[in-house]
Amino acid sequence: MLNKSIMDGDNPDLTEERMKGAFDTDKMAAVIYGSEKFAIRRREITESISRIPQLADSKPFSFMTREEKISESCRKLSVLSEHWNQLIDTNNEEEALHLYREVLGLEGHAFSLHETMFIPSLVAQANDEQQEKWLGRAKRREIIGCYAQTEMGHGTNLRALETTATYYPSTQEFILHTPTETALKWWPGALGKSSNYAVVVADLVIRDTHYGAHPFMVQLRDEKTHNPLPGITVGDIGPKMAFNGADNGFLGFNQYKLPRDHMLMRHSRVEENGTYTKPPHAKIGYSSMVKVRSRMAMDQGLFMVSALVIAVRYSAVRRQGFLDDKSREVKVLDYQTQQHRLFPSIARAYAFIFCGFETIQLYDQLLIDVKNGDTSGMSDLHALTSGLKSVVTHQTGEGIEQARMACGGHGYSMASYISEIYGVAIGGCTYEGENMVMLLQLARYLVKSVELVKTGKSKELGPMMNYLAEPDTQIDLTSGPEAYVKVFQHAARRQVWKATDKFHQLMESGQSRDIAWNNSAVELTRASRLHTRLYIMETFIRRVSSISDVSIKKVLIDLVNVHVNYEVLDIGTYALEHVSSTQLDSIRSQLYSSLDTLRPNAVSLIDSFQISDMQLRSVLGRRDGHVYTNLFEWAKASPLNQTHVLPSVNQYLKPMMDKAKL
Ligand SMILES: CCCCCCCC/C=C\CCCCCCCCCCCC(=O)SCCNC(=O)CCNC(=O)[C@H](O)C(C)(C)COP(=O)(O)OP(=O)(O)OC[C@H]1O[C@@H](n2cnc3c(N)ncnc32)[C@H](O)[C@@H]1OP(=O)(O)O
Ligand SMILES: Cc1cc2nc3c(=O)[nH]c(=O)nc-3n(C[C@H](O)[C@H](O)[C@H](O)COP(=O)(O)OP(=O)(O)OC[C@H]3O[C@@H](n4cnc5c(N)ncnc54)[C@H](O)[C@@H]3O)c2cc1C
Repeated sequence: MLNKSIMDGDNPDLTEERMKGAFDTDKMAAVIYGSEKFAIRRREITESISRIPQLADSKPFSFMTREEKISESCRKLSVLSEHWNQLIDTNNEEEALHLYREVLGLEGHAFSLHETMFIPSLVAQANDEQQEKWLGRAKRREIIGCYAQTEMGHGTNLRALETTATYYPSTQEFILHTPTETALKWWPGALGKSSNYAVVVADLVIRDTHYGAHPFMVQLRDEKTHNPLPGITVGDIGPKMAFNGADNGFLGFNQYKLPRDHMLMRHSRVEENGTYTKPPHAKIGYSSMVKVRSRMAMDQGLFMVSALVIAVRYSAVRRQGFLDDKSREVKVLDYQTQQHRLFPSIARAYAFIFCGFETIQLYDQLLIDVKNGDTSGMSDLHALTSGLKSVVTHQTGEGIEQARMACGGHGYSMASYISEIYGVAIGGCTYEGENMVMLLQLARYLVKSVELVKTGKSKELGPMMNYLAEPDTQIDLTSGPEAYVKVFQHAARRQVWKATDKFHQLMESGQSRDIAWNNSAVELTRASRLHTRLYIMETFIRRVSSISDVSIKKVLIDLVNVHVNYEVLDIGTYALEHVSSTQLDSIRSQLYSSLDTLRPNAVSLIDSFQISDMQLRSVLGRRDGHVYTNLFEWAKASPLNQTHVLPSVNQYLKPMMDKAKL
């Protein structure tokens, strides 16, 4: 059996799809998750979780109020705490994240920021003594932490953060203070009600000199009573578009005293007498953000996959309309429009995850390098992850929304759960740096790269930038996926040079650097997107080329073909400067035939991600495909259906109707 999801009693339409799969889904899972070992561990963890009934949702999540969701996730966390060591290797971040995803889903919880930013901040920013003091406690979850940087008035522009940490040599203390309402910390996940500690980012002030954003370890609540400590105002910022299982919070300080050794001092220091030592790289304090951004291609890829698992499985059991055979309605997955809606997103999801593995490894290596005093890789990774974060979040949002529409009316129901996935995923367009702003960060790097080429210093170009120095060449589209890479290289190079030239010309015409930059910004963001999409395509092709298993490689090449054809058509206006409209027509035909080729493997491709029903929380996406019976059961579970007549009917509608009858 190649598709390992086949089970007796499943919807026969799904079983039929799984029988068609031409590759082993366990082997594909090993490729997706980077190793057979981790793919097996994922399955083992999922299996072990299923044997602990208290870890299941106590009722359908979509019917819970916000308070119930928060309480439910805390209940599960307390159950988890009894099983942690049996379930996972607690030193393995990927195992921990898998466990969190499986048990707690994606709506957020008390530890949302603890693993993703609080601990990473301590790892990257705290010195050895500080790690000794706090890291173990944090890892053992004796304390709960979050990352409090954004303020009500400033998130993007970190240099304008208003919260101050003023050092007084006489007492060897910092005084943390929130000078205005707009200086309230606003947004940090799990800050409002759950965390008792936070890494707080504040403007360091010593003897009236402002040294800018620095991280501090701050206790917010009493460890015994969980009450806020004197001088601290903290609470929840209220319901959000999604992610409502998390208590994103506000935080204010009223002359709050903090011992000197609570500034995280691995890279910059304040001595007892107030002498300041600056870090080896000005932006080293931003590393927790780079860490999360380096994860985002992977995490967003998985959000998109969740929506696609739902939409593809449902499309295989949903029958509506006819093709040739008029005796039986077709699976909607057979419509070309449905395939065009879903398959390019499957390809992107695979591509994002492959990129994600690369950037996570790059961050881990950078962390080691920085600890050894080498900060030279920081700019490259900052530029790469800034662009990648922006492109993947935007395309993931598009892909999830298409997946929702691909499910018709039922896609709009919370029974599909796609709207929640969408709401959580598109938060990523904003958090960790608003997308436009981060595209402009990459653009700075691209402009500098063109300047290097222009001044004959191409040898100094960073990784992935050499193509900017190469001349345009003839493109032979019959030479395989590499030809499509060439199209992207041509398009990206042209746009990067065009945007840079515009910026330079505006400065030469007398505009200041900042104004010229702003007046070139749309062109610059376009350059960043093309450059990033080129990187994604190259990584995808490189990863697939490295695979040795024949059946896996074959289907992934089919997926690459969908990807490259779709991507080139998607940048048609840029591509037309390098390929003819006749060539674009032929790419279009190739795309349609590549959709056809992929069709028999569609269900197996998404099954290979091995995302459990528990995590999916979707009636439409159930592994067994029994959608309709369960849709009815789900609706019956609605709190509105627990009584025949609602109190509001008796209170308002009935008297109103009765009055109308008089
Ligand atoms: C996401 C993880 C999820 C984990 C999944 C777990 C699975 C569980 C499943 C489901 C759970 C649900 C998932 C949801 C999880 C939600 C988590 C939410 C987490 C969100 C946390 C936050 O948002 S924290 C706050 C983030 N804030 C920002 O990102 C702010 C953005 N702004 C900035 O970063 C900076 O202000 C700026 C970079 C835009 C500008 O900085 P600055 O003004 O100081 O610099 P300049 O623009 O002048 O540039 C000068 C120079 O510096 C270079 N530079 C800037 N930054 C860096 C850097 N980091 N590294 C290296 N170099 C840098 C810049 O390029 C310039 O260089 P030049 O050479 O001069 O050009
Ligand atoms: C779900 C979620 C979770 C979050 N979790 C945390 C957390 O745990 N900790 C934390 O500290 N923060 C957190 N945040 C806050 C988040 O990091 C910020 O909201 C984000 O960095 C964007 O900043 P902003 O809100 O100031 O947006 P703004 O900068 O105000 O953006 C508004 C608009 O202005 C534009 N803009 C701003 N500056 C520029 C510029 N220089 N050039 C061009 N355009 C510009 C933007 O592109 C955007 O269109 C979270 C946010 C969300 C939504």
